Amino acid sequence: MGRGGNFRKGRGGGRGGKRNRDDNRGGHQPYTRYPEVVKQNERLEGYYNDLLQLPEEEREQFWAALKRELPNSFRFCGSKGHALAVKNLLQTRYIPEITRITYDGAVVEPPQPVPWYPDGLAWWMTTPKNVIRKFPPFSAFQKFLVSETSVGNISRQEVVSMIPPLLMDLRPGMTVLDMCAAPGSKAAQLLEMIHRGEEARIRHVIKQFGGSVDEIKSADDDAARLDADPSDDGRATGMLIANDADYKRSHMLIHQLKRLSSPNMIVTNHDATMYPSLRIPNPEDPSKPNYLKFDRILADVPCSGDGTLRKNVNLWKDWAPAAALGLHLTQVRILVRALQMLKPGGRMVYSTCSMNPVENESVVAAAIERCGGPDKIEIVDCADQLPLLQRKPGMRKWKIMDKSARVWNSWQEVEDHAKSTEDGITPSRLVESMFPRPEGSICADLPLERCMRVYAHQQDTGGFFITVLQKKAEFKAKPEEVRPKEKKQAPKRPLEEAEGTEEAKKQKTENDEAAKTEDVVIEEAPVEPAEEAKAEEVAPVEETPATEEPAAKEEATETPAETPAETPKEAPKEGEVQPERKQKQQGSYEEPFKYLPADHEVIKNIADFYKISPRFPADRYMIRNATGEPAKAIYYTSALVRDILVMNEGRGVKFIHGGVKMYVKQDAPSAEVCRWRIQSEGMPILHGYVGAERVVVLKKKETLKKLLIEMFPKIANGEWEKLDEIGERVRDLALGCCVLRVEPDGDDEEFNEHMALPLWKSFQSLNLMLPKEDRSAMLLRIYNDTTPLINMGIKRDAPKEGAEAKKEGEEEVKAEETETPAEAKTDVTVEAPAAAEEQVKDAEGDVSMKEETTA
Ligand SMILES: C[S@@+](CC[C@H](N)C(=O)[O-])C[C@H]1O[C@@H](n2cnc3c(N)ncnc32)[C@H](O)[C@@H]1O
Repeated sequence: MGRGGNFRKGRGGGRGGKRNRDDNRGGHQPYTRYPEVVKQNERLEGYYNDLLQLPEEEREQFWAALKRELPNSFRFCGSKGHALAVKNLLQTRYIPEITRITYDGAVVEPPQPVPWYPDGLAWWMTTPKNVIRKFPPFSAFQKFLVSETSVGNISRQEVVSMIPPLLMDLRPGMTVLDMCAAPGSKAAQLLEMIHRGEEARIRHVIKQFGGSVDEIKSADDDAARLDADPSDDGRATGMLIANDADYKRSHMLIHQLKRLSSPNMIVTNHDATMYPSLRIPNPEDPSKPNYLKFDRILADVPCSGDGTLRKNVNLWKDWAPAAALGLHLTQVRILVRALQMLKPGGRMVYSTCSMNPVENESVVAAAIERCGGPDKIEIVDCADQLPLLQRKPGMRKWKIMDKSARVWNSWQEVEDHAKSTEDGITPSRLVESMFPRPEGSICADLPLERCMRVYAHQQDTGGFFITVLQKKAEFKAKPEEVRPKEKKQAPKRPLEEAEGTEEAKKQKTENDEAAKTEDVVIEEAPVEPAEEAKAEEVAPVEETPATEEPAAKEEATETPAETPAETPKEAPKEGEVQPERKQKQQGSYEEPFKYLPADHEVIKNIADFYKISPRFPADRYMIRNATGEPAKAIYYTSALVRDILVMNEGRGVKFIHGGVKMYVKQDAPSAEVCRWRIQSEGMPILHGYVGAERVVVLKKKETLKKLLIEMFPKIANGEWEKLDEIGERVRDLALGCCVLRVEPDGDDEEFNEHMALPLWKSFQSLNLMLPKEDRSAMLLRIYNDTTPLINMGIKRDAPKEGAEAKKEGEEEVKAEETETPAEAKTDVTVEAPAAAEEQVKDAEGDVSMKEETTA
């Protein structure tokens, strides 16, 4: 079972607890400084003691856990086989090393698998992060963590945050929406699930049609069977739309998700309460679009975040009841909108990192009520899911603490109080939907105990709330209840505001059409919350600076109560998008997504050069510029992503990311050489379809090592012989980009990963077109080697081949920046141009041989 009591007893106090913080730290003091925050808050403690009614001993454990620092946790990600291979390294290489370390007079406890996470792919450890970072004996482990995180094989994610995706029963082929997705740790889990088994399926199909790839045995047997997602030759057909209302945070999301190189993903930037309906093709009548409904939705909503007290220690001083009260209405609106967009039979998860029922059970009950009650929406019983996850049932009765810390038992009590006052006004911020449903209402007997509450003391985690909902049938959502005072302030509906404009007229016609043709019933417009509530919806707790670069090296930060999106106005009707507003944030201009015709000259030229099989779809190539002509990069998307980007163009939908960069333009040494080289992100998708003429197969571990360490190894003047098994093949290969297909010969169990990497052949040398961090991560992972990379192009070329090296340097890869400014910021810089540049400089005599380090 979990790490709760046992290990801590054994260790006499455990990590991060009071003992660790206050005890004499001997020689290691510099590694363990903690901010002095007084971990007390009378109202917080009073409210939860009263609400949870835990037995005394458990109550003490509850508060003690909330006062301790949280364990570090991480998850192995990517395809399951790959994730298991990286996990294996942790177990065989690093854990034995860690168990030899002593710290603070005790043997360090090594990372342990999270007991309830499938396949042992999530881990946690009690050693504080700053000790791992700075205490020298941990350095190899720290390098492993950093390097695998930077290339996307490890995700530093809080343990409780891993729960929601696991309860979604997500299968390949499904369409999924993550409504409040930034910084993206859960979205990454969802995307991995969409791609489960894909690589094995594709290889199987290619093999059937006589392709030259080796089949692989997938760890994911069910998903790897072709019938798991058969309709596109085994390619994943599902889709994730990851959305966040905050523009800057949505770029964190892009950064996080881009590492998964998925053509099946779109990032949008909308207020989830008004998420637009998206058009999709209607095979029966192409002139009338259908509207997308999702198989799965995650609403991991903004919340007051008191479940994160262990991580966000300032909450101890900042906690106030108004934060949760101020978010209730937004949360209900997000959940109602989610349920509207779900397919009948579809499933969704509502989650928060708050323990407050006003953000949890009351939101679930209020949304179900607005959506027609338990006949339409079922709370799914998950008792048999994740059996090793300890949890408490959701509450059926609860009390609400108002802004002034007065606690109310029922709405009736609030109304009675209002009647007894002179002005008859209810205490600010309280609304009926916050309270348990009264006897006789359709939701009075909702099985709210099926909601799941996870408390810090149960398995040494953060606090979390999760509910799984299933939509049983379409419904017409009831309008939000409006108090008379607010009715007067109800804003004009967005379409009225824009009335008279061409766009508004067009949209109105379209909405009317959509309403006629769709059997989906449309929600009435909710109204704005009271002005006062709006003002106070702003988070009372510190927010992570939105400009901060996210999760590549550090755990992605989930901030509680992030800046609420623009105040919700109205959920859109089917077919409706809010009238396009001027983008508020600077730099938020997005380049359009334009698809290239399959018979475009560039696409034909690429297909011809790489001898791409006609089985690979040529009608999903996209570029990001208004001219519609490929200039720098060509992206690839799945068919559904293409349909959505194309059919919703010009409708004001804020798409901000989609597609995997597949080809990048560069200068080429001769007219016969294709100017579009394959980008490493695109390789896993494309390589199986590339003709044997442009493939080099590598089987030996040592040959790959040479290519990883040496940048620009020479091949001219007989030096190709030094490239062992691939020497002759590269000697005979025509110039330009090709696929290096790594198909291990099976002699070495540590070298069994199949890969496809872009390789560039020029007159003089060869080069793997990989970012430096990828090279270094592979060297560490496969060879446990931290040898600095060596640029072979520098020293040896300089004296005798100056002019030629300069030319080659110019011809070598000039990696393009991505086309959108936002992407350019986070994109991995391909290492070759720098090397090429150095070649040039070296040839001119202004730099000497320089070794790159892997630090
Ligand atoms: C709890 S965080 C989500 C964490 C995320 N699911 C993850 O796993 O990394 C809530 C997110 O909701 C976003 N948000 C706040 N109000 C929103 C709204 N009205 N619509 C959509 N997103 C919103 C915030 O910007 C924040 O990124």
